[in-house]
Amino acid sequence: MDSKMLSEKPVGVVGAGSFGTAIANILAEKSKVLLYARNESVVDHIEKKGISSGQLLHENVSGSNELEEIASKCDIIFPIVPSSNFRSLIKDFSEYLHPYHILIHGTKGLDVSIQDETQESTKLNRNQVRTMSEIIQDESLVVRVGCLAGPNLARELADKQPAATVVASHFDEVIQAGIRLLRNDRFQVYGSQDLIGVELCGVLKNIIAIASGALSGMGYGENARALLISRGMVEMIYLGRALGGNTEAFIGLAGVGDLVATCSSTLSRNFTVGYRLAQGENLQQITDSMDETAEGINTIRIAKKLTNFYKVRAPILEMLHKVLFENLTVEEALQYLMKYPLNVDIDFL
Ligand SMILES: NC(=O)C1=CN([C@@H]2O[C@H](COP(=O)(O)OP(=O)(O)OC[C@H]3O[C@@H](n4cnc5c(N)ncnc54)[C@H](OP(=O)(O)O)[C@@H]3O)[C@@H](O)[C@H]2O)C=CC1
Ligand SMILES: O=C(CO)COP(=O)(O)O
Repeated sequence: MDSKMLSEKPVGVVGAGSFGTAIANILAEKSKVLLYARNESVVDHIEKKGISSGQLLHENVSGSNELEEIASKCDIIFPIVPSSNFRSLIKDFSEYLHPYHILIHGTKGLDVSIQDETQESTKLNRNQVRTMSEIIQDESLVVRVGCLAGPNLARELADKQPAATVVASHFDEVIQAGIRLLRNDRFQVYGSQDLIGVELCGVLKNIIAIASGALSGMGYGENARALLISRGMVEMIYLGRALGGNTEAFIGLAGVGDLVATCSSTLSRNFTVGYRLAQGENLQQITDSMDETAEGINTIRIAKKLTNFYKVRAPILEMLHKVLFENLTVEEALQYLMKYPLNVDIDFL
């Protein structure tokens, strides 16, 4: 099929936040797109004003408030909602989903399947923590799942700046569908078979992005950021491998690529959380005043328990956990990290 031709069936996007909207617009360059929002007034806004999450929509995008409509009209669907709502969304969606559907999610968070997980004493292991592709498989009949991850700050995509992403799946046809639907002259799409590794890259880099924002909030410069990014990547690799990912994913576009983008941009919500913490606000003040999702906060809680369980050394994560949840100051955390006894640079290959 000519890459400029419209696909016959519309493509579904579920979640009309910043990233869901940006992806809907990219998809709309080649296909009709049905963009699902749970709130009728948002769909009304999409239909009447052609705007979603502050982004002007391509003429090929229409709104829908019906999951049944999305499932019946679209074979390929991109669920892009925060991880905190992902399982309940897929549960609601599952009665309409069939094995012929392909789902490629864009969510960068984790789900915990036990009830009292927020308790400090609760232990977590890999079986109790699910990635979004695992949730789709747990809760629906869909087999062909994939994810979309990479340095994809929604605002930059919306501004039509050049970028690239990774579509990961165990199924080659899912990767090929992602490439066919998303790729255009300014958006490159790479494929990977390491679904779990690529999902974990998108999840774990948010931890380091919060730390990077904190360094900037303290007024520190690029030497400090480079130190954080490189040591942060080592922590991501250790934890990522303990959870089932391969090292290669972390040194690719979805790993170091997204890590650099998110750690360097004030457009990142996670970076912004760290910045504001370093400027003296507490976590409650920050989350109360943020409209959008900073997945890294919840990920830090979950990842800390996983590093305890798997005995993974992750000093940056440990210090961030203390800053977010135990009132350690950013300055104190930094002092601790600078005294941390390490002397081997690369010990993960
Ligand atoms: N923004 C970015 O630059 C990027 C974000 N991501 C990831 O994408 C995911 C979504 O983030 P983003 O798009 O920024 O979202 P936002 O933080 O902008 O907003 C969340 C959106 O999800 C919608 N939503 C929540 N629950 C449901 C549900 N059950 N059904 C339908 N819609 C729902 C909300 O709708 P409502 O208005 O009704 O609450 C809202 O539109 C996150 O995991 C994020 O990490 C990935 C790459 C880039
Ligand atoms: O994942 C992102 C860019 O790739 C977006 O990061 P934030 O969620 O921190 O805004």
